[in-house]
Amino acid sequence: MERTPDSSTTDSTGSPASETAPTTPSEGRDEAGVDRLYDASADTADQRRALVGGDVPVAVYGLGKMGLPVASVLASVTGNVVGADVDPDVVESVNAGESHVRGEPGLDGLVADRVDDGSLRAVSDPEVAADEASIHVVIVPTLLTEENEGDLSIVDAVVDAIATGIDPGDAVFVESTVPPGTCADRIAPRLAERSGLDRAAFGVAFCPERTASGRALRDITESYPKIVGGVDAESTRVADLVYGEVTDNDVIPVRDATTAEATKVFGGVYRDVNIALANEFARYADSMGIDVREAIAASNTQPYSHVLSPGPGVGGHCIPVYPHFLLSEFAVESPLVRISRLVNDGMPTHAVDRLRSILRTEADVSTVNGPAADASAAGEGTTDRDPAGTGSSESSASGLDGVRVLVLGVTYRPGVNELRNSPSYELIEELSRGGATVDVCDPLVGDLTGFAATPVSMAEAAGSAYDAVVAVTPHEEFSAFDWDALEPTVVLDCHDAVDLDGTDHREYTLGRAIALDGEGPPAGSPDMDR
Ligand SMILES: NC(=O)C1=CN([C@@H]2O[C@H](COP(=O)(O)OP(=O)(O)OC[C@H]3O[C@@H](n4cnc5c(N)ncnc54)[C@H](O)[C@@H]3O)[C@@H](O)[C@H]2O)C=CC1
Ligand SMILES: CC(=O)N[C@@H]1[C@@H](OP(=O)(O)OP(=O)(O)OC[C@H]2O[C@@H](n3ccc(=O)[nH]c3=O)[C@H](O)[C@@H]2O)O[C@H](C(=O)O)[C@@H](O)[C@@H]1O
Repeated sequence: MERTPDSSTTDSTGSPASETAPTTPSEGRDEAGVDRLYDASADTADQRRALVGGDVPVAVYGLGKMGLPVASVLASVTGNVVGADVDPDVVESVNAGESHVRGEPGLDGLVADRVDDGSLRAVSDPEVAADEASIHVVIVPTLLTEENEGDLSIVDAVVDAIATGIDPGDAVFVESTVPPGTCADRIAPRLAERSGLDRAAFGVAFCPERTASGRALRDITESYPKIVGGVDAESTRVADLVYGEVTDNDVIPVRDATTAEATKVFGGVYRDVNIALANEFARYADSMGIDVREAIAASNTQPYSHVLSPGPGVGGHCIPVYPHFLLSEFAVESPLVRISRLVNDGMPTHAVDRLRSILRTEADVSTVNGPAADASAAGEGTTDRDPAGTGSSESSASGLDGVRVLVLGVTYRPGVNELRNSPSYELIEELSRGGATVDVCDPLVGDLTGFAATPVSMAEAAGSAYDAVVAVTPHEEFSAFDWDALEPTVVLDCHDAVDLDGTDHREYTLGRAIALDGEGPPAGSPDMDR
């Protein structure tokens, strides 16, 4: 299906990209003439030679935090990748040899090198990429609707674009996390129906991206075995062949695409449930007067204990999303998965309730000098406002009137500039609902106006005075925060990650009822599991 070059194939100066950006498929096709891989009769060695020889054009749809690293690695392997992204700024930056993704070791150089040597280029029209490629890698966002059902509209749009250019012998590898059954029951039929091709003419496989931001290149090329599962055996074989060239680790073909999809979703749901358990242990620890992280670290010294770390909630577009790919898609009673979501979603409110208790304790200690009020006074049991019994039985209309609070860090986890589903939104809203005046500081985020708080820089914050500081996301950058300049205050360090040794601040965390007067967390507290 030929297409005339469109405006999307122009570079940032507007001249046709072909004049400035790298050209498309390399010259001198392999003598076997292989340029597509979904063909059970082909010689695998010929196919491998064609793949690494640049004769099998690859398209990657989505050049975001994960897509750009994936496209760059595939460009190193195949020498022939066109990335498609609907964000023109992304396309422009990639074609300029720049990575718009921050905090990924090695990615800046890899993008520059691959664009420079012509093995990677970007276009803004996915149909242009679909027309050129015979391997199609889909790694665009999969989201949730307001009703917490899977929103695959972006994947559908990419699939429809691929359908305009797919040819017999092509293969589609889905890396976006999707509800189990999506490749077999939604994507493959949709491709056949919209392209007019026979279902058996092309391959579809689910090849989950089990990669974390901040270590993407390492995870893609070596950290873990690559799972692949096709809608048929030939799709699995082709995925095995391609990813066998991408990773130095093993490739594990599983029975089918649905198994591969379930593998990914189960891994994420396991993590959400495990974090919910850690969050509940934190509540027990507050009541027991122990440090939960010390107990968890000690428990995890046995090989079958892998308790994760408590925190102020679970954010990002992965872990809080994947459980709903089970809950909303399958008529299966699953109370553990459901209640774990409620527990984790209740943590921002629980953190604010803990702050109320701490401030009460501090007031009692500082005024009557009597026994500190029970710092674990956060309510117990379930109430209509607190269906999961997350201990947030306090009214949200009280307890913080006139209290000045600084929130440090709002992204969903340290080092990643991603706000989707971040617990800081609910936590800041709960503080404001309680009557607090909130300042917010996050050096990774350029625009903090989406929060019910006043944005401040680290320097402005350190020069102010607060009744409390809530450390939500412990970015590396906060090691430069001038705690000595800040008036001594109460610090609720939600991940127990802030080092206040030698300061006069009174540090608390979730899961440790006692204040540390600058003593820092007890020895042996684990780093948050990564
Ligand atoms: N972020 C992570 O840690 C991981 C994410 N994943 C999966 O990968 C998916 C993508 O994740 P990220 O790269 O972090 O998302 P992202 O939000 O950083 O990037 C998504 C990119 O897709 C582009 N896009 C949106 N609609 C498009 C379309 N119709 N055609 C082409 N491009 C389009 C956007 O402009 C953006 O550049 C996630 O939804 C998840 O399922 C898997 C493993 C790790
Ligand atoms: C099973 C698994 O470990 N999945 C990883 C996860 O990475 P992600 O970037 O979402 O970060 P994460 O470390 O899971 O954190 C998610 C959220 O959970 C919180 N969190 C995490 C670990 C913990 O012990 N306690 C805790 O409260 C974090 O603060 C964050 O708000 O999801 C990624 C994904 O699937 O997108 C996946 O590739 C990563 O390997």
